Amino acid sequence: MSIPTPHISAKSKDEIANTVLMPGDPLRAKYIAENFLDDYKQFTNTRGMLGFTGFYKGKRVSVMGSGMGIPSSMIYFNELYKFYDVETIIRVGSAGSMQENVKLHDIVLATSACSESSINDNLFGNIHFSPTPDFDLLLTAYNKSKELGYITHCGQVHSSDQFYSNIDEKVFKNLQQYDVLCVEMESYGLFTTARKYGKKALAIFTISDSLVSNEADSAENRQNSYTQMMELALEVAPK
Ligand SMILES: O=P(O)(O)O[C@H]1O[C@H](CO)[C@@H](O)[C@H]1O
Ligand SMILES: O=c1cc[nH]c(=O)[nH]1
Repeated sequence: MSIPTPHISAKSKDEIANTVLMPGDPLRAKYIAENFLDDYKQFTNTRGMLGFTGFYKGKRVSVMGSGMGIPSSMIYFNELYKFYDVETIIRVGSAGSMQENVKLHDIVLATSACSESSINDNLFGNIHFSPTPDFDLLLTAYNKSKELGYITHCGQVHSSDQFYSNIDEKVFKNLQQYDVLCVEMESYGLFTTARKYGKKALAIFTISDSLVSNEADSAENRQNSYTQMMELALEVAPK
């Protein structure tokens, strides 16, 4: 395969920075470019999955949507790492809290992801691989988030295959008891893909829903308001 790839229209590797921030929502990517980056240029809009490269405090960084769910997002993770030589992907996502103490708009840093996804079944036989982010990047993000004064939780996240999940009540209670912090839909695929290519990944979340209190943020807020998470990702993005 050569570039441009089937799903990213950048004609040269140079159009994309070494680190790419990736929300599921391409319009959140556009919001980040418009509000945080200087001199940004759009490098792709294939299938409406917008991607931009610009400068944050002089540091070159890209931001691009990943779409929702492991199958969609893994197309972009694979193409960015493998064909565009991207070194680091930082997911900047929304997530649904599964714990009483993880409140709306809190920051969560994933230390690992569990999933019902079968993407790794043929890779590891009967061993249940636990995909994890880059530890140095995680530690840097944790320290930075604390320094910025953000309410920050670190722990395992559930990368669900379904937003409208029919999860069994007992399974949900077990996940809660074993301290899974929140549910989202892509990190299991991101961490796995990063390890495949020997690259770096991190996932930062803003809590947009609570499965405990049944709160849910508006679509407008999910697209345009999770600025603590955006700033944190940009601050720790490697050059
Ligand atoms: O806000 P984003 O990054 O899209 O993340 C979460 O939101 C989407 C569902 O609404 C899924 O992609 C889930 O992982
Ligand atoms: O996957 C997700 C994302 C946000 N909120 C949820 O409840 N689930």
